[in-house]
Formats: sequence, structure tokens, C-alpha cells
Amino acid sequence: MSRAADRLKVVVNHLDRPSSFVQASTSGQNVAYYQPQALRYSFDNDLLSTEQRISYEEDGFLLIKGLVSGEDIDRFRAAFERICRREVQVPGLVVMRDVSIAKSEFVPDQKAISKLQDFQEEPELFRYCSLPQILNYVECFTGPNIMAMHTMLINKPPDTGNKTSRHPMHQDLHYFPFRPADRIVCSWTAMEKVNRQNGCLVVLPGSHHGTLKEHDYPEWEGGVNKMYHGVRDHDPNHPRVHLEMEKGDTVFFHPLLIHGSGKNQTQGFRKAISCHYASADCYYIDVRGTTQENIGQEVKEIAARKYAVDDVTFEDTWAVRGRLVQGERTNL
Ligand SMILES: CC(C)CC(=O)SCCNC(=O)CCNC(=O)[C@H](O)C(C)(C)COP(=O)(O)OP(=O)(O)OC[C@H]1O[C@@H](n2cnc3c(N)ncnc32)[C@H](O)[C@@H]1OP(=O)(O)O
Ligand SMILES: Nc1ncnc2c1ncn2[C@@H]1O[C@H](COP(=O)(O)OP(=O)(O)OP(=O)(O)O)[C@@H](O)[C@H]1O
Ligand SMILES: O=C(O)CCC(=O)C(=O)O
Ligand SMILES: [Fe+2]
Ligand SMILES: [Mg+2]
Repeated sequence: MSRAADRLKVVVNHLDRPSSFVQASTSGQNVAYYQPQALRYSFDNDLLSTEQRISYEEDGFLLIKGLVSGEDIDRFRAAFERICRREVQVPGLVVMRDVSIAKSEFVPDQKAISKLQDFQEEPELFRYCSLPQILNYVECFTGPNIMAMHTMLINKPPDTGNKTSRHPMHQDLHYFPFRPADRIVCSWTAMEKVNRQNGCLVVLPGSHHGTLKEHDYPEWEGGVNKMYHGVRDHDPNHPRVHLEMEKGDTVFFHPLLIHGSGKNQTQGFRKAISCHYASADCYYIDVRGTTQENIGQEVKEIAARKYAVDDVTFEDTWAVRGRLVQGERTNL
């Protein structure tokens, strides 16, 4: 049997939908045969190889080297710098400073910006979300109707010594009141070399097979950034993988994959640009009474202040930010 076929048998053992398989009994032994629909996390298409589909199925992420050109990255960087210099006003944009700077007396300069969120109204940055080579991969996970739901440019600052530049281990689905999870994917592109020194992504491969866990602020002595919730308990013995990447490399990952990033021990600001996509056919859920109730409440409070209104639902905050990037806006 080929190696791919061997690995397919491994995948079979991971899956919780045995009905997708044909069970055959030969010489008293149960053998599960692979059928195409048995891969639940991606669609069959011309882009992904079987190996790549299996790898996403097993690990919950797929790293594609050199997907975004250096010229495009340089343009995103220039757009970011224009925002830092306050040369442009972008409706809806959230500019975040690291908590260790935000809470200090000293007046920060532009470089103190640790993250931009919701740049859907900034055409140059939003171009990232419509890059055809990214959407081709995204479609493998979402299907043809694609919404860009959440946009970020992360400018991880040099750690001030309080370790606040870390991002605790979390599952992005915690923030999203829409489902199904398997039709959501994050694309995260390194804007420069990222490694353990400057705080690359750290993932727990296979953790997307689990369910959404309870999240809360970690009890970190040096403080934690607003809304940086972490998984309350994850298995400390689960193998961790540090995703070291070059400029333009892009990782696609599942919203249940447990991931975070370490502190930035260099003097540079480690940059990445990302977008969370969902199938436009996804539907909103009510998070009341679920593990997401705490973040839903926090988001509503921030949104009420930002838009100066007192009745925003968690769902509304997503519906106004979402943008169609391919196909038809059917639902979200
Ligand atoms: C999948 C994905 C969604 C995962 C994630 O991205 S998780 C992280 C998401 N985080 C966020 O969305 C946070 C977004 N940030 C914001 O909404 C804002 O930057 C705020 C934290 C509310 C600050 O708003 P801003 O307009 O800058 O307001 P001010 O400078 O006047 O500060 C207001 C009060 O907030 C404090 N603050 C500012 N930045 C941070 C921070 N990084 N962490 C914790 N607290 C912070 C600030 O010290 C001030 O506090 P008080 O003086 O009122 O006590
Ligand atoms: N003591 C801790 N408690 C909880 N989470 C942690 C702790 N240390 C690191 N993490 C989280 O684990 C992930 C990766 O951490 P990692 O160990 O790679 O980084 P680091 O501790 O900052 O640096 P180093 O590479 O020196 O260990 C990040 O999400 C980080 O926030
Ligand atoms: O440090 C990073 O770039 C990852 C941040 C992240 O996982 C998130 O904002 O959801
Ligand atoms: Fe994340
Ligand atoms: Mg560590």
C-alpha cells in the first residue's frame, strides 16, 4: 500500500463520522476504506494534493511557502506606516497599543501600535483579503461563497520585560458567533521572517479535533492585553510546533486549532497580516449560556462605546464588519 493510503487509514481513525466509511470484513478483520467525502475539513478540488488535505485533516493547519509576493507585502507595510503617521483616517479601524505602554505615563509614538483590527475600509490593506492566490486556498475550506469576517495586522512589539507581548494559547472560534466551524479558516501571512526569537505562531497540532474550550484572561503577573483570552486548561504535554516562516509564507488554520505566540525578544516589531474567512452560508448562533458568553459581553461593551449606541448585539458587530470577497452573500 502507498504511504498516502497508509496515512488515510490513520485519518480514518481520527474521524468521528464512521458513517462516511465503508467497513469491510476480510478474514475476520475490520478494515476501513477511504471515501472522498470522509475528509471533513476540506473540499475535493484541483488545488490541494491528497497529502495536503490529509495534513490539514490531521494537524489543523497548512503552511504554504512564498504565497504572497514581496512587492505586495511592502505595499501593506507602507499602508500600515501611513496609518501610524496618521496620514489617513480609516472608518471602523481599531488601533491597539500594548497594555504595558497603554497603562504607562509616557506618551507613546506611532511605533507603540501593536495591532490594527478591522481594516476592511482601507483599500490597500484589504487587498490582502482579495488576493486570488489566497482565495484559491480559502475556497478549499469555505466553499465558493466567501466572506472576509475579521482583519488584522499584528505588529508584535519588542517585549518590555513584562511578557505582555505574548498572545496566550487560544482558539479563534471563541470570538466568532457563527458556525459551522469547519467552514471558517484563518489565513496568516508573515510580513518578514518570523521565528522563536521574535514570537512566531505556536500551534498544538490536532487540537482542532477537540471542542471549543472555556477561555478567560490568563493570570499573568505583568498584565494581559484587552480581550487576549486564553484556553483555561490545555494539556501541557500536547506537542507544540513553532511555525517559523519567511516573508510571504502563509499558514491557513482551523478556528479550533489551539495556538498563540511567544514574546518578542528582538528590538524589531514582528509583523503579520491576517484575515478570518467564513462561508457566506454560515449562520449566526446565540452565545448566551455558552462558553462564549464572556467574550460576547466584552465585545458588546466595546462596540457600544465605539459606535456610541447602547443596543448592539454580538452578531451585529460581525455582520457590519464582514465583506463579501467571492461568490454571493447568502447569509452572514
Ligand atoms: C480571532 C481574534 C479576534 C483574536 C484577537 O484578536 S484577540 C484580541 C482582540 N483584542 C481586541 O479586539 C482589543 C481591541 N482593542 C480595543 O478595542 C481598544 O484598543 C481598547 C483596548 C478598548 C483601548 O481603546 P482606546 O480607544 O485605545 O482607548 P484608551 O487608550 O482611551 O484606553 C481606554 C482604557 O483601556 C486601557 N487599554 C488600552 N489599551 C489596552 C490594552 N491593550 N489592554 C488592556 N487595556 C488597554 C487603557 O489603559 C484605558 O484604561 P483606563 O485608563 O480607562 O483604566
Ligand atoms: N508561563 C506561561 N503561561 C501561559 N502561557 C504561556 C506561558 N509561557 C508561554 N506561554 C504561551 O505559550 C505560547 C508560546 O510560548 P513560547 O514558550 O514559545 O514563548 P515564550 O515563552 O514567550 O518564549 P520562549 O521561546 O523563550 O519559550 C504563547 O502563546 C505564550 O503566550
Ligand atoms: O501573534 C500573532 O500574530 C497571532 C495572534 C492571534 O492568534 C490572534 O490575534 O488571534
Ligand atoms: Fe488567534
Ligand atoms: Mg516559553
